[in-house]
Amino acid sequence: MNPIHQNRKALSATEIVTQLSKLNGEQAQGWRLIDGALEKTYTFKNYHETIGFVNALAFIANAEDHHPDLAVSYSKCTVRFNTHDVDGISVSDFFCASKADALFA
Ligand SMILES: C[C@H](O)[C@H](O)[C@H]1CNC2=NC(N)=NC(=O)C2=N1
Repeated sequence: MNPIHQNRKALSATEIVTQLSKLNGEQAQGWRLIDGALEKTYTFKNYHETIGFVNALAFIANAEDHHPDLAVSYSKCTVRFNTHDVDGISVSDFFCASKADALFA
């Protein structure tokens, strides 16, 4: 197995609730579990800023080999992470979600 994928064990419902409350801490909020994925919508001032975020997140996602589904409009980007390999949520999803928050900060 590629070592980058070793964190991709499915988390239990209890573990997901715990990790979600850590993710939605003092620094950032807005992550929810929707239809089996971690989801958050970011809002920007304009298209230029939205696409800047998308490009930066895509770069990080590719480096982590963990790619979010993205829905992009003029001033919003909805990000969805899940782990295909385990058909669920793993720590890789939480790790990449926190990286997305760091970009937005
Ligand atoms: C073969 C390839 O490395 C895997 O399919 C990777 C690619 N990107 C991925 N992205 C996400 N979000 N979940 C995965 O399980 C995943 N798996």
